[in-house]
Amino acid sequence: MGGINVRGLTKSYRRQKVVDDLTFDVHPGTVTGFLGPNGAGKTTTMRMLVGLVRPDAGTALLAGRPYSDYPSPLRAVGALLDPGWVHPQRTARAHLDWLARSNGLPEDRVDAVLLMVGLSTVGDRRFGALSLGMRQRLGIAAAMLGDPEVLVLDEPANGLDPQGIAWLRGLLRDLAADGRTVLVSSHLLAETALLADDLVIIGRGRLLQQCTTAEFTALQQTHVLVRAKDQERLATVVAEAGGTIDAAPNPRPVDPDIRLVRGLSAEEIGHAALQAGLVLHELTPRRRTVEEEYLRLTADSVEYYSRPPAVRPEKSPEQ
Ligand SMILES: Nc1ncnc2c1ncn2[C@@H]1O[C@H](COP(=O)(O)OP(=O)(O)OP(=O)(O)O)[C@@H](O)[C@H]1O
Repeated sequence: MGGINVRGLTKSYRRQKVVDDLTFDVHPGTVTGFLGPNGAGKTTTMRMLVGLVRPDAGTALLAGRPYSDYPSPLRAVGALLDPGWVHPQRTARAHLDWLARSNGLPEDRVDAVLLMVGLSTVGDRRFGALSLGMRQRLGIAAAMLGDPEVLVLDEPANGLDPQGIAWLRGLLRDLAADGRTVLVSSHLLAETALLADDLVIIGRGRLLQQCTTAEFTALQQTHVLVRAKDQERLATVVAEAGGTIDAAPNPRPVDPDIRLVRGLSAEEIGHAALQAGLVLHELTPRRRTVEEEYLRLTADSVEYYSRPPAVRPEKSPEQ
């Protein structure tokens, strides 16, 4: 069995579960985005995948075996976890040479991976003189050194400029097109939705959702913003027509007459209101954006925020 198969992975620190009975699959030939707010447990999970953290319970198979079963793991699994400490005086090339030698990998891989990540011309620059984006590329080069079938990359887009992110997207797509398994963590949905085929979304160490990016995008819910002075009548009209009024806080707190209605189209609400003689002052269909859907999904998992996530201003007409 290829890919990554995670079953019941669990880890506690100081009796607090930071990864809690996590089960998911990452398929070969796809890029899978591993999403969750800060502190959700993404890094801890990835560290367990590659044997840097010992799970309290559960298993993780990479291309059919636990990481520890590989005699030469870099040939099977490439990982980018924290930027990795490199001596600041050591050049990018010397760092990769050392990694190749100490892991019994052919030294011609060094030039190949430097070329792959666009660092050929700065291979002789000292690590201390590399920009954050270049260090990130060097980390990806190191992950690719053993030409692995499985890639586990923790926040690889960190520190990359927009061109760098576009490059990363192309690289990951190419690696997946070769049939490799690519797991990429991020806390940014928009960035991940652009490069991932599948999504695994976690919060407080638990699986919130596993689906394709296309399925997640299709989850956008339609609702209708309705403004009416007579809120009681509005509630009756909506209920009788088979809709519901969203219990969520008023999307425009300054306007007490606004409600979000689900389950009915703007036309149906307008028609029902006319029949009941109810005057409406506004009727605006709107979609929850994918970003809003992600914020809603992860809202209970956010560790720290000083106030509830802001509801974006309404856009009219429909976005
Ligand atoms: N070695 C450790 N000792 C104690 N607590 C830890 C340790 N490593 C992680 N944690 C805690 O586990 C939780 C999950 O951390 P983790 O770094 O896995 O989350 P994350 O999803 O990668 O977050 P971020 O997006 O901020 O990097 C956090 O509350 C963190 O403080």
